[in-house]
Amino acid sequence: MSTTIDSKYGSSPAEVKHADTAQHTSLTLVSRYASSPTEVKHMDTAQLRQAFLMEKLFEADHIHWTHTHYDRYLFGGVMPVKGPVVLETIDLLKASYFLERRELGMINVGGDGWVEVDGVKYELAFKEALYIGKGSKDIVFHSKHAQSPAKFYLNSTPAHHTYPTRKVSKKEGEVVTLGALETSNHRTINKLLVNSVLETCQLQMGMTELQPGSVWNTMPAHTHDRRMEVYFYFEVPEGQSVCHFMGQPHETRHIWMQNEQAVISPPWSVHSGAGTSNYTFIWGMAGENLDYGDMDHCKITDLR
Ligand SMILES: O=C(O)C(=O)C[C@H](O)C(=O)CO
Ligand SMILES: [Zn+2]
Repeated sequence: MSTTIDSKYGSSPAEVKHADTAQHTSLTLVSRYASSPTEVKHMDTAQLRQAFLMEKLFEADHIHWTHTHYDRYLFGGVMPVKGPVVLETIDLLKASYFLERRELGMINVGGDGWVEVDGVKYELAFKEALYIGKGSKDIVFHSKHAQSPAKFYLNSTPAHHTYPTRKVSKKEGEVVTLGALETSNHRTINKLLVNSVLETCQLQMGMTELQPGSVWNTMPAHTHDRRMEVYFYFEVPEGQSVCHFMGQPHETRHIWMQNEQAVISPPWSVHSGAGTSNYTFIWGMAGENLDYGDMDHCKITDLR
């Protein structure tokens, strides 16, 4: 076993103590406390990045997890290279197996791979999603080719009920096209693991693809006090970046993000970005309801 605990800003070493000798999977677990708008107002760039940004999600044969204190959302990444990687429980959960009281969603952002769920094989190609219901015990991640490994971006939330495990490809999702090239926000929203497609307890995940020439996501911006959200940016071309906006609509901050990085959005915060090129991102949410459209929109000219 190799477990690394990051106890930087937002965590206390005692809280993340993790000494489960039964584990075999190499993993990193970081905790991020919930921050209030008042606290965030006083953060400098480094503090803001430390509290909300996750810079590294993929490392060969290793699982990177972040546990946020917003709705106990867990997000991370796994990239099997030398061999399969087993999803083992983490001490933090106080559960005998990972999905004892949780559900799990994932989208593959790498090469072809598959996930074994209690002996059943689910093949996942690039941009395909898988939902795994509460109670599944043995979960193993595989890549088809070590030279182009699968990269499973993972999101997990507490769950009270078991809903069926199901793979969802882009064509099985609900597709919505929004924005226009004239306003630099022409994009395709692929709702994959959402309640119009399948049943979940509280997890919702999907993927938004910006059209060439468009750079703005989620503009007009919104908040949803009933749900938190995590954005994971990918397909950001070499040498390009995405500037992610967060904060209350009248008190915004920005975080510069690189390819394959994730950012936490508190329920009280806008979450929107502008890239120096087009790009794709995965959104994942949890909280009070499963209504994707339950958003409080902000007037563009009211943003500060
Ligand atoms: O580009 C967008 O607009 C989005 O993708 C919005 C996200 O899906 C979202 O924030 C859902 O609450
Ligand atoms: Zn949102």
